[in-house]
Amino acid sequence: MKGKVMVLEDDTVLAEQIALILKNNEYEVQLASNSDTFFAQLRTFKPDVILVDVFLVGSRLNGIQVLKYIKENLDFNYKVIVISGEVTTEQIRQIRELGAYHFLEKGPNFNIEQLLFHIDNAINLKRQEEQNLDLQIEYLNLKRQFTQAFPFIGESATINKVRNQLIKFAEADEDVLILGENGTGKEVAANFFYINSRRFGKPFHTIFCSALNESIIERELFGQEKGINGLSDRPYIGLFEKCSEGILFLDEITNLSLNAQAKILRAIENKEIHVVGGSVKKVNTRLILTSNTDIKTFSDPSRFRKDFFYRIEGNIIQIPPLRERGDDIILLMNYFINSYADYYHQSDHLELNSIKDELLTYKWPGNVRELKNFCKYICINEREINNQTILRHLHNKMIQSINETTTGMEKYFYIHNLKHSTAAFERDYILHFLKENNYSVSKTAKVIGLERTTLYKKIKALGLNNVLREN
Ligand SMILES: Nc1ncnc2c1ncn2[C@@H]1O[C@H](COP(=O)(O)OP(=O)(O)OP(=O)(O)O)[C@@H](O)[C@H]1O
Repeated sequence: MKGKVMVLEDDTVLAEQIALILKNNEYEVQLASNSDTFFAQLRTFKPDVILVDVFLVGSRLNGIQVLKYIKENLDFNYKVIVISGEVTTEQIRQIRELGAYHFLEKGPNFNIEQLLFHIDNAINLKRQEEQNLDLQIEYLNLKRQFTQAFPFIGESATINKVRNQLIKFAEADEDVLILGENGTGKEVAANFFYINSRRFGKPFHTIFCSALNESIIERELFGQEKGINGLSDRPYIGLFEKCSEGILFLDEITNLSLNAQAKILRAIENKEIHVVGGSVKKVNTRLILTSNTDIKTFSDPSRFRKDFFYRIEGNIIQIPPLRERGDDIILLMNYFINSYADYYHQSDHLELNSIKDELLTYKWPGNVRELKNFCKYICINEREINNQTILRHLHNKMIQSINETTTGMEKYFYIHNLKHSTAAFERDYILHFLKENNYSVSKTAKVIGLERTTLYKKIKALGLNNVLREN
């Protein structure tokens, strides 16, 4: 069956003739002689094409009114072909404006071949439109899934600027270099670039440059013909070819040797690769490069090729560290805690704004990754999450980090909060005497003049239970 055709025609003899020819040409046909029976059958029959006469004797609506109703009220993709003998120029204009697929005159020039030709084309067009719509829906679903899997949280001015730059370069189909400290979200940014590029849906591969040593680099990037170096009876497809039309993400580009950088530069400049042991192939591969080093590294010719840098220097995106993103810390924390809390247990509604200053006192050297792991740790270790529990863990984190870098009284001055600073001192003090007394709570309590239960409560509040458990 080629498709379904519904015929609205008051001349029943003509209608039967058309139906016979259509059936002989493998169409399924439904006839109606007036608008009421037509609409009564339309929804169940679901035609691909509707043939409609303009003048319909004994019908409530004429053909043009039927066409108007279909276009204005029904969202199904019907293709309407209007056939009529006596129409005015004004009616033809109306038929066109109402979006009929075609108008055919019944006059002496009317022939059935012509009708079949237009029905065939209308059905092909409809199928194509449906296919395109399916592809569009599939594409949008993929985009939604990808965006959910790699959320890019943040509304601060600096992050919005990064987002705009990424969109601009992605839309312009440019190679980019993304710089930022560890854990700032360079991979998140790379995924955002991909989602917003016209290459979305095409291959996207990530390679950690430190994993590419000199002996395998050419094969991995550019591929190898079969039988070369006594290897394999099949050609090896390199990443540049795999990602042709798509994106190759080279993570930590400065870990590549200058020699390897030269080969990559050649590949993007000439848009071709030299497969090991053989042919030259054309490729159209977009590159996202990242590095956690300072921009200065790129002007050091012993780390990065100058010619490569000149090629990319206009397309550098700097991801700011978390400590420079202001309120984003609240958005990120809410997001992480909610997603982990969903996973482990229910949490109360968090009002993180009231502890924002304290959250920002800590510098988060590990950036978003550190914040994410911090949230996960709290969600795993706390039954109930509220600002107090968060502050307690933050506080321990601050003390730990200060202990790692500072000695003497000075370290307490880093905490600009008397309560926290006192707690830091208490923690060090209790730890010192616990150690001296072999981690016995009773002995330590005696030595420092506290009730055993009071000391126990303090140990818990200061998050020192782990120390007891481990010793
Ligand atoms: N803006 C953000 N929104 C949501 N999650 C983020 C964001 N930025 C980073 N993350 C999360 O933080 C973690 C670290 O991010 P990512 O791996 O992108 O950082 P990176 O800069 O590439 O790190 P590295 O330098 O170590 O390679 C990931 O789990 C990521 O999902």
